[in-house]
Amino acid sequence: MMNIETPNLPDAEILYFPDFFSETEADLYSERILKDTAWRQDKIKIFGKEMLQPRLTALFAENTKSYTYSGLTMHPEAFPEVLLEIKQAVEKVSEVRFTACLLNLYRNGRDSMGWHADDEKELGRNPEIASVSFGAERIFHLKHKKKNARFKLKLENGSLLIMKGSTQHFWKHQLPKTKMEIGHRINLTFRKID
Ligand SMILES: O=C(O)CCC(=O)C(=O)O
Ligand SMILES: [Fe+2]
Repeated sequence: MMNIETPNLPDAEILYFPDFFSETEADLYSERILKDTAWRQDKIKIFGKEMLQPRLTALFAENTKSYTYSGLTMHPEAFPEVLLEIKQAVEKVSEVRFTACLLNLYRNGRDSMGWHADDEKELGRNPEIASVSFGAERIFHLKHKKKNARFKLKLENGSLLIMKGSTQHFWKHQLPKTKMEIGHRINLTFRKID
């Protein structure tokens, strides 16, 4: 039986599968994705100042529709075999079929992602987002937009985190920097983009 944790948070629906993939599977996937992906580092504007994103990314999708987030428009490439394999495994526990996957590569503890909600209108109302983690463990933070509620979750190698229901409407999340000397982490977020 697969382990599953369901943190009981107000206005959120979150499922966490700590060992969705075995360590062996996770290490193999991680290596393949790391070397076969054309990673890019885009510029973003923060308070009018141009900066490089503090991580590398890549976007894959079933169609060629562009995807805009944080003022950055990305044009997807076709899904490679390895991502289709992972997508299929994830869709056995998700309620939706995903059309796109955003990859994030956090090279070390200095790479990060700031507070945001995945609430772009292309994702529709109450989007389901499935997030797979490979490599170094990082702490994922959630905070309620209106209530005084916060939650932290360690995202382990081979784990799957599903956020659905009203989660994006009521909560923000981030992946903060850490001072720990750690290696890279690859994150895959599967989305349904209309
Ligand atoms: O790296 C993570 O776990 C978070 C990624 C994320 O929030 C996103 O891609 O929208
Ligand atoms: Fe996100």
